Amino acid sequence: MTETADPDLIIRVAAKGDGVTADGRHVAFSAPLDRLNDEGGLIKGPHHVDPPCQHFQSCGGCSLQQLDTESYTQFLTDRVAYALEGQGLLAELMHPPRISQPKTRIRASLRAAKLGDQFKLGFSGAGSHRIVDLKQCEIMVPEMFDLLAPLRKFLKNASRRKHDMNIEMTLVDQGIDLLISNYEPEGLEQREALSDFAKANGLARLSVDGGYGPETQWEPEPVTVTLSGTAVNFPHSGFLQPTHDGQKVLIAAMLEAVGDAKLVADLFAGLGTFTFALSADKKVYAAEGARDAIGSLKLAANHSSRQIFCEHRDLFRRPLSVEELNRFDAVILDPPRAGAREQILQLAQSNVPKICYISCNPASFARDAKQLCEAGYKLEQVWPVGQFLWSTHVEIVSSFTR
Ligand SMILES: C[S@@+](CC[C@H](N)C(=O)[O-])C[C@H]1O[C@@H](n2cnc3c(N)ncnc32)[C@H](O)[C@@H]1O
Repeated sequence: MTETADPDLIIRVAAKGDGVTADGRHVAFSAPLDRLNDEGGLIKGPHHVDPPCQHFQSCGGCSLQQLDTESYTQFLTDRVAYALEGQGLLAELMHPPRISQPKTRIRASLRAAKLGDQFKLGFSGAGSHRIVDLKQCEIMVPEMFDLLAPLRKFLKNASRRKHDMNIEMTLVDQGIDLLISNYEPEGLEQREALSDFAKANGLARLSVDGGYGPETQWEPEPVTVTLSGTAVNFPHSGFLQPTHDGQKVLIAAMLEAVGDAKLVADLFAGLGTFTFALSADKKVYAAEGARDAIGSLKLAANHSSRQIFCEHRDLFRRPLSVEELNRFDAVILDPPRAGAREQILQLAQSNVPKICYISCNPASFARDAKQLCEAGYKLEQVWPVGQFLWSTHVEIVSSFTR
């Protein structure tokens, strides 16, 4: 984007998604090279496109649909580069971001509630607790969106509750896995109605959680997700990468970072997205803090002929020690948003030759990367990945060597 002295010109998009004028004013829903007129109105520039969704600006699901591909790509690059710069770091090679296509998101968390005569089902509103009753969605896979109309009708009749229900939808091997929380069917009739709804809509599984944990109401065959050819049992609320195309990009970058390492640790392994993507000639140690996830990974590993050793381990409280780490040729870690401060302190003192750090938070990633670089690791490559299209979120795959 061209720098200019014009104070009213939007010159960049800040981390939280607002456009910023040359003189530092923040303008929501603007694009680079838009301009403010004398009344403070927005004159659209060449990077401002018509948002494809009717709920744009009211729905909290996407906030950057006004950006064209060039400026959204630049925004994701800047998110990662500025976070690294803030810690005094520069990657040897920063790849251009790979961005998921519309209508490819395979998991979504929605809310539903009865408000007077109305029943609403959708995402939370932008910056509010309001529910946006979704009539259109440009990010979910069509199978998931198509379920919203029958689900709305069903819940409207089934629920007498005033407060919100939370709906988790995930596309698994058998179809859609649906979990309705804050909802408890009353009596046999309502339970039968749930099963009838699940059957009529071809659901893979339907579960409810009235406050005591998920209770499966319908699951004609065990629900699985296939990760690099291995079917893994999918626990309620299990973690999955949000798009198949994004997952492929993350895996390709991870494989490049790990290279020919023979003994590999996969930390924060979840259900094994990266474990099962590693070639069968490698020995893999997978550690994960969620008991049901590591249980599924272990079962699937046992059924395969792979050399995979699994451990249920809290890596914040009990990170792998330097001695444990030094056995590995490469370490993959993919922690939650908070990052992996405790594990990084141990890695920084280790002599593991290759580290592949996958992150969903540029700030905690840059903080942890600084620790590694100060201890002598070199930040070789960074691959930004935009799996949450039109949002401010960006994922990062990175490779460090020593
Ligand atoms: C971003 S997910 C990555 C999962 C997996 N690598 C994947 O791509 O599907 C982060 C994982 O860290 C796990 N986790 C969170 N806190 C943890 C902790 N203290 N110790 C170990 N694992 C933890 C979560 O359960 C989750 O599976």
